[in-house]
Order: sequence, then structure tokens, then C-alpha cells
Amino acid sequence: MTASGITCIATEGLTKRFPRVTALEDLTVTAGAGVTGLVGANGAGKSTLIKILLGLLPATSGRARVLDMDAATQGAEIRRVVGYMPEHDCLPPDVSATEFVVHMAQMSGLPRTAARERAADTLRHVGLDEERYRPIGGYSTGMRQKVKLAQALVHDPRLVFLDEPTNGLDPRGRDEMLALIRRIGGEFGISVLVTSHLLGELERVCDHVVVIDAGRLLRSSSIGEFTQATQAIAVEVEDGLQSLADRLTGVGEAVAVQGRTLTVQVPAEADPGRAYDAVRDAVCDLNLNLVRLEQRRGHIEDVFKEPAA
Ligand SMILES: Nc1ncnc2c1ncn2[C@@H]1O[C@H](COP(=O)(O)OP(=O)(O)OP(=O)(O)O)[C@@H](O)[C@H]1O
Repeated sequence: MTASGITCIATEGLTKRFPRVTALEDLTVTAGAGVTGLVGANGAGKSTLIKILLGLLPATSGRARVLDMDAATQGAEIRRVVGYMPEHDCLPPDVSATEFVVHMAQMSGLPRTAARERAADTLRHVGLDEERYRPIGGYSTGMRQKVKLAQALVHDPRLVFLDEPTNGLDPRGRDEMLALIRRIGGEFGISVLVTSHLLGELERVCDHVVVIDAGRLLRSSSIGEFTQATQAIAVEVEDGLQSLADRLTGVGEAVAVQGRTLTVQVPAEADPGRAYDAVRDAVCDLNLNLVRLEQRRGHIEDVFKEPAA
């Protein structure tokens, strides 16, 4: 059981060996409702995990359950209630987004009229308006990603797996996609497992993050725990940054100076108020002019600098 009370995904000792490479190694992890980020470098095993969870690929050993169904034996049932946006593009160039998404809705069992209505709603939600009547072959990468997302949502799933949905997008397209993912998890009430090798972007939309490296679990925790574990205070003063650093070090604070900014690290179990007081007292005593004082959130990237939890 997860903190949300619902277990969407649970694996136990999951291992997948290909002839030349072990893609997943003894992976035990759970994910609850909401948006879960699956982070790892290229080749870490993210797509392999998704394919096993969908019942599309057999595991070498271990178990995987999705919405309390066994991925090894109930793949078809899982795919009925789980949407899948694959990493690679396999869209037909000669049909329009509307035709394609209606077709996918009918494939999932909706009658023609309902399929047309659902497809129109879903394409509108993902932000494809008039262009949805044009052939997909002329679409930009961002539009193609939206079509892939729409087909994953059209059968009204309880959970969606989004494999690298921001791949190939420019910064604006990425922001739009991340906002959509947040809406899917929030407003639409559909749980999401989203993968990315870009660590920073997932912390903007996820409730929970699972980090894997070479098929092994590196860390699994809520976004709050990630950021709390690495919280810090950034300080800038007009002059005298080094004397401030020396003073704070003298009273036991962990400080680092980078350019014009001094960072005070606050350990997870410590009271950040005490560190703020120390900065205030030191700035006063040294008679410095404070330019900036702000809490700096930790970043998921930091997990790679820490030992596994
Ligand atoms: N069908 C396959 N046959 C052999 N090796 C495979 C197969 N599928 C994946 N692999 C290997 O398993 C490892 C994990 O691949 P996977 O695609 O799951 O990683 P990933 O984290 O999704 O990375 P990427 O984002 O680059 O796809 C890689 O070394 C990959 O080459």
C-alpha cells in the first residue's frame, strides 16, 4: 500500500534479462494514485518496465501487478483500463488525427458514435483543434506527441503510461505537455506513470518519483521528501561574501560559495529557522547589505549525488 492508499503498480524482485544485457535487476517498487515520475538515463530500463507492466513483454523473474492484476497473466485486462503512449512514433501519415483516434477508440470497444464523441473531446483536451482534420504526415513533433497522448486517453483509462512524452519538444511544447500531464493527474483524475531522462522537468508535475539506474532502484519517494532532503538557503550580499561564509562556518553551518551566491545547506532533520537566524545574525554583526535571501528547493538531480536511500 502507498501513501495515497491505492496501489496502481507493484513490482517484486522484477528482473528482465536480454541475451546481452540485464535491463531490470531485482526491482521492487510501488506507485500509488496521482502522477508518478520514472526517471533514469537512456537505457536505464524504463521502457522495458512499462512493457512488462502492460503484459507485452515477459519478465525473466519476479512479479509485476497493475491495478491489482498480474501483468504476466492478465495483460489484456490491464490494457483495457490502462492507456499507453509509446516512446517511438508509429503514427500513420495518411490519415487525420481524428480518423486515427476514432479508430483507436473503436478498437478499444466503443461504438462508432461514442468513439467519435470521445475522440473529439480528447483531441480538444490535448490541444489539437482545427489541425486534427489534416493528415498526420504534415504534423510537427509537438502535434504528433499530442496525437499519441490522445490515443492513450481516448478509452477513458484509470491509469496511463507515458513513455518520454516530452521527447523532441521545444521548451514551449515541453511546458504545454507538462501542464497537460498535471491536468490528467489532477482534473481528469487519471493516475499517470511518466518517464523521462530529463530529471528536472519531472519534479514540476509529479507527486512521487522513482529513480532507476541500470535497471536497479536508486530511490523512490514523494517529491516533498526529495526536496526536503536537499533544502538550502541562498544568500547574496553587496560586499563581504567571504567573511559571511567564514562567520557561518564558524557557527557550524555548512556553506558553499559559488559566484556571488552563498548557499547554506539545511540537513533534512534540522530546523531551517535556525539557519535563517544564523544568517540574519551574521549579516547584522558584520554590517553587510543583504541583496537576496531565499529558500532554494532541492532538485531531483541531487539524488544522483547521494547514496541510495
Ligand atoms: N528487445 C530488446 N532486446 C535486447 N535488448 C533490449 C531490448 N529492449 C531493450 N533492450 C536493452 O535493455 C536496456 C534497457 O532498455 P530500455 O529501452 O528499457 O531503457 P530506457 O530507460 O527506456 O531508455 P530509452 O529512453 O533510451 O529507451 C538497454 O540496454 C536496451 O538496449
